[in-house]
Amino acid sequence: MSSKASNRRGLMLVISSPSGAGKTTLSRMLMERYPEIVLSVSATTRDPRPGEEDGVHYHFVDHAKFESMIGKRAFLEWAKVFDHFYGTPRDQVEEQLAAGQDVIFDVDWQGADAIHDQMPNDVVSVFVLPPSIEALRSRLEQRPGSTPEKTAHRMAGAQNEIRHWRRYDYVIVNTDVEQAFDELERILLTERQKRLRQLDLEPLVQQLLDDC
Ligand SMILES: Nc1ncnc2c1ncn2[C@@H]1O[C@H](COP(=O)(O)OP(=O)(O)OP(=O)(O)O)[C@@H](O)[C@H]1O
Ligand SMILES: Nc1nc2c(ncn2[C@@H]2O[C@H](COP(=O)(O)O)[C@@H](O)[C@H]2O)c(=O)[nH]1
Repeated sequence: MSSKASNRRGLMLVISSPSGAGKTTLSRMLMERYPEIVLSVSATTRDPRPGEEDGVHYHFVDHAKFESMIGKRAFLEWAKVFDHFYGTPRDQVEEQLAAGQDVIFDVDWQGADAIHDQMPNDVVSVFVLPPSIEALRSRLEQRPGSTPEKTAHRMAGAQNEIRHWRRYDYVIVNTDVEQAFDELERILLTERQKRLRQLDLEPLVQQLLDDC
């Protein structure tokens, strides 16, 4: 399948959901199928979960470092989510897009809004819904490192996140993960074909017109 292409501008695939609905799982499945896609690795002040690696899942930093990054304008956006700070690094994004690289952003609705405001033509936004609140709770309970308190805290924020679903270009209901992945893959492939992203169409069309 067509991948990183110098003749195509990359897209910013911004994925949000209530915590535990499965956006990280779906993002990772997409990157396994399309290894050329890169994940924007956020900085966060929260502690790593079991199995999470610094620099891979997040850049785990303390408050002082996070504040100094804000001061240096290192973030495209940052927000407080569930009592912790999260920020999307600004560096490299423009170069990646110009080089035809698609970038995934796993951010909450505040991050999605802020990224869209700054780069509206590059953003493709996807909201992932759970099939039910029971399913959401059960997914949070089963996640490594979960505690009843953490699950309750995340569940308390679900309503506020779900309320923003209408701001997104696409919505996926993640009932069966394979089916949800198929839907996400179709969105990616369709969006890659958008006229504005195909940078070599103008010369091709001009050539076709000249040769008519
Ligand atoms: N369709 C599904 N059916 C059952 N379990 C699922 C499904 N999709 C994801 N999960 C599981 O649900 C848990 C939460 O998924 P994940 O971490 O991807 O959620 P998230 O939306 O990224 O959460 P957060 O916002 O907190 O990062 C994981 O253990 C994952 O394996
Ligand atoms: N606005 C931003 N939100 C972010 C960023 N990185 C992650 N997130 C969101 O935070 C919550 C919680 O994530 P978790 O890994 O602690 O479960 C989730 O909604 C993420 O999408 C970011 O850089 N900016």
